[in-house]
Amino acid sequence: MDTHDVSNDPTIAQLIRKQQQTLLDAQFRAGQRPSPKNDRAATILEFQFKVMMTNEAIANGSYNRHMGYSFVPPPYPPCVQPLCDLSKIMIDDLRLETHHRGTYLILRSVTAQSRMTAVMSIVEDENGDVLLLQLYHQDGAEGEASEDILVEGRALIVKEPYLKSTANDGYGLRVDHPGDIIFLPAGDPRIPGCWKQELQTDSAMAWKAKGNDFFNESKFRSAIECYTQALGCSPTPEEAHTIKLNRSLAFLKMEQFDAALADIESTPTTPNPSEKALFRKAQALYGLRRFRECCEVLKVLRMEYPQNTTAKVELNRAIRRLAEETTGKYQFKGLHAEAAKLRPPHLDHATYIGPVTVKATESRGRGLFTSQAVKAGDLLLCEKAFAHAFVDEDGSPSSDKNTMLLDVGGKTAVMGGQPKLIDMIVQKLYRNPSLASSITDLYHGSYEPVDASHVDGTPAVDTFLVRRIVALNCFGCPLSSRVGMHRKRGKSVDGRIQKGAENDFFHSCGIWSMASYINHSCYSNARRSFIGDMMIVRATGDLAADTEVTFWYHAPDLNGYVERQKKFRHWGFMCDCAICQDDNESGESLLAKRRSLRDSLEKRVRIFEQKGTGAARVEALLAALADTYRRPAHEVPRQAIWDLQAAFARALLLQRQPVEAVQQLLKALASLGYEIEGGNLPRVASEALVVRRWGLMSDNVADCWLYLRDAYRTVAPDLAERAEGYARISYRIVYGEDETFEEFSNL
Ligand SMILES: C[S@@+](CC[C@H](N)C(=O)[O-])C[C@H]1O[C@@H](n2cnc3c(N)ncnc32)[C@H](O)[C@@H]1O
Repeated sequence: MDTHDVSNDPTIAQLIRKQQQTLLDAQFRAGQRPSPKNDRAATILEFQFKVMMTNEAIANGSYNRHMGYSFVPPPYPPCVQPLCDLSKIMIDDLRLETHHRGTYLILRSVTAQSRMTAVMSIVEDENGDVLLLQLYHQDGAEGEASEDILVEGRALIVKEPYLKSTANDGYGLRVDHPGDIIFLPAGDPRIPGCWKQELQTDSAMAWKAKGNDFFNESKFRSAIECYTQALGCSPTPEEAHTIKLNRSLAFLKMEQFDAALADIESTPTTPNPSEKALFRKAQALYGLRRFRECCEVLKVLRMEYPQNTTAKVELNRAIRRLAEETTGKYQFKGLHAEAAKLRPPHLDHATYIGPVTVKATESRGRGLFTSQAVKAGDLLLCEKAFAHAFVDEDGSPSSDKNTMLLDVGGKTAVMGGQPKLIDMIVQKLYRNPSLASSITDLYHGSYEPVDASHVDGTPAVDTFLVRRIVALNCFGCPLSSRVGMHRKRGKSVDGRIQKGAENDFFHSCGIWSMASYINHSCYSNARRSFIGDMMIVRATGDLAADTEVTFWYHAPDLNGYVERQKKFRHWGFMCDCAICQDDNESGESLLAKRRSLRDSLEKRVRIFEQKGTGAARVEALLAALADTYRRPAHEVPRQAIWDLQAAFARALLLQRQPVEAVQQLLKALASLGYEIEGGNLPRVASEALVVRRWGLMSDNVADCWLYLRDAYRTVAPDLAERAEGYARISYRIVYGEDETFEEFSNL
């Protein structure tokens, strides 16, 4: 939704075909014994040169992990067998394009790592045979790349290894699922004898000290390993308590909130939980967004340790989150300020789920429904992204804006942050299995996930399931919808009303779990907007209880039925809303006539704007255009007319014809399906201006209401305030909030 989809670009389509051929060619090699191009020494040397080049790129700022293309290989499931049921093989047993099911390899890294789309190094087995190892989806959080994963000398197990052809007739082990790899800490009994090193660190406290050193260098993975080693060296209960507390802090740094919580909850609490334990528990609960429990823990901490001033700050913060979660009340100006300042714009706010619930629909799977009647502008959701990949739109050539995720099987290509988003989600699920269902329950088409949540004590995260879920549920998003609006305005030549402004796409993207249950309709009854990584969904009209909430995946355009349906092919449905049905029934010749009349009208409106002449011709063309619609506007909004009526009205207003402007503006809103009472002139004193029925909420409806306000100010001043009130509601719907409405209305 609103992502930069380049699948239909002819060059990309050619690239997809080329890659399909490469995959087919590779299939012919399936089962063949690989023939190494180089001997061991040359393989290592060649790779070390690559590492050097990457380091240089990092140093000169041109480095981007996902630079260029990220190809999605054909999906394969993660290993769901415990290690004890697998049999050991050697590199020499591997065959090309083969998943070696039921087996595992023990390897050791013999080079430093290179970090591109995958984390890579050259690994050896006990026979000294070497091979390229590529680990995908290893980085979860921004800036985490500071710690190497495949350090030289590191031993690991690859479960059910998959030997894949690479470019230039090469090959390497490809690991897509994080659970398919087991890193072996020094001293692990599974490490072959010939690789065993003399361990200087053998007491619990020595391991703990080593862990602390790593922690102080921000090497949190290594610190966790050392603390784990320490716990295996029979520490005293007091020592174990301290080690677990230290490990919980390292887990917090790695955003492994489940593990941090488990460590704290397994430490003795007698006579009372320690100050640190309470504080870390609260941090873990906050990270898991369990704000109510977090508040409870912080209250205990405040009571037991009243001198802890940080706890007071943290409690207030958690209380604010809880209030947002339960009331849906946000300081939106504050959210804007955070989004402007933070990079990435990941805001510290809670999710509010309003009066909506997920239910089965008749024919579109599950959908989101109102659980009570709501009014136009009411908040349905204000949701924090589960994961959000920010791409700076004004960024450097190495920005993620220039990266592409190419799914050869699905024949799709998307530019922007999706490769990063997939990594973030895979790692977040791997590190916090308690959060899994909020992603894995989302729509994933016909993809069949494995039936296992954990193997060998680690979560079985299926990367290909995550990819599929991202493909079908991901939203492209601006830094904020309001910033997007200012950008468009800056470029606008026609003042407020512009055409086609709704067809934007974005390179930043994210997953919002609850919003993902909303189905598409071109004639939708809700709109989404963004501030940083918060998505705001509001009703665009008054909705009865138990109404299915819909918004558009692609804003409806004037390109006709067939072209529009092509945009939904990716999600595997055809839209059957009133707009689509009518376009389909109208037929291409009527739609072509409509487009041609619209072109003529556009020119005439422009002449009228510039010279103030030809109003009658504009009116005649408007009438002819209206004749191309067969159903009333409240059933099928007249998108081809409304914006030009509004532009005409604006020109009338500028030419001091407010009465005519009012007429045209009311007609423009009626064209979108609005039913408005009490707005006509001459004014009937007892009638109030009321919207009886809301129409399609196009981007510029708030502008239309503001023109109406301006026109009323001279001819019916008592209506101006109501018109501005409707402008405010429309603004709130389109931009998510109305705290910044004054800036907009005075533009
Ligand atoms: C983001 S999910 C929406 C929630 C989904 N219906 C579910 O069951 O979880 C997108 C999928 O919903 C279905 N869908 C969305 N809008 C639809 C529509 N207007 N008509 C039919 N199916 C639709 C399609 O299967 C689409 O791939």
